[in-house]
Amino acid sequence: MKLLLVAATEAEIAATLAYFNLKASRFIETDKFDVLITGVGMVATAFALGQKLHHNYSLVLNVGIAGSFYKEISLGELVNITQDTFAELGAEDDEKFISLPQLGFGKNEFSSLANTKLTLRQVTGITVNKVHGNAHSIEKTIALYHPQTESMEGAAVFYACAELGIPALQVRSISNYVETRNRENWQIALAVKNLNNWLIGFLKTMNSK
Ligand SMILES: O=C(O)c1cccc(C(=O)CC[C@H]2O[C@@H](n3cnc4c(=O)[nH]cnc43)[C@H](O)[C@@H]2O)c1
Repeated sequence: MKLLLVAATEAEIAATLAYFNLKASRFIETDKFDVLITGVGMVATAFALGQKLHHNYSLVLNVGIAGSFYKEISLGELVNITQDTFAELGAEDDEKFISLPQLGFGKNEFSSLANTKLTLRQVTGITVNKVHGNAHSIEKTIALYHPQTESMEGAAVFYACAELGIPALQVRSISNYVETRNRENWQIALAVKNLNNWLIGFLKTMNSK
């Protein structure tokens, strides 16, 4: 039984691929783990997992960078996102928002299902198509979901894994705060470096078992 490592972009895990001498490609197979680069966003992620996820995987590890709603979490800190919500699925009712469950169309939040112990801060996240960058919409989202982090793929990974009953972990490194857009404040290089340092250690430990 193998681990499937899932990332949206090759850039986020390039250092890990280099460490294990793996040539970048959308899907890489090795003895101990496979790697799937999905592309950014929920649709690309769901499509890629629809093609490659199957029951030979005992664990899926989704990694990447993410935004944080909490200034208490430092830029570059790694977090273990244990629950993730499709935040935009629903309907507008003038100024109000009716979520998917409120509409009667089922769940909008999905959990990791994994019992792997990680020594990282555990948080809950939301997954969006449109990265927040407006104070008013950020305020509304906080009031609705009280999220700690935001990504563009996490809930799609948890959803696909829940459909097949496969445990999933989502580890992300905080590259920015969710705030009025200011791209100059983003610390992508630091976040990616810290993510890869952790990921290499995790995969080495797993390989030695
Ligand atoms: O320039 C931008 O506005 C921009 C917005 C989102 C992501 C990027 C990227 O370059 C990386 C893609 C990757 O990043 C994740 N991510 C990072 N921070 C956030 C966020 O605050 N909200 C949502 N997603 C975020 C996301 O999962 C993408 O896969 C550039």
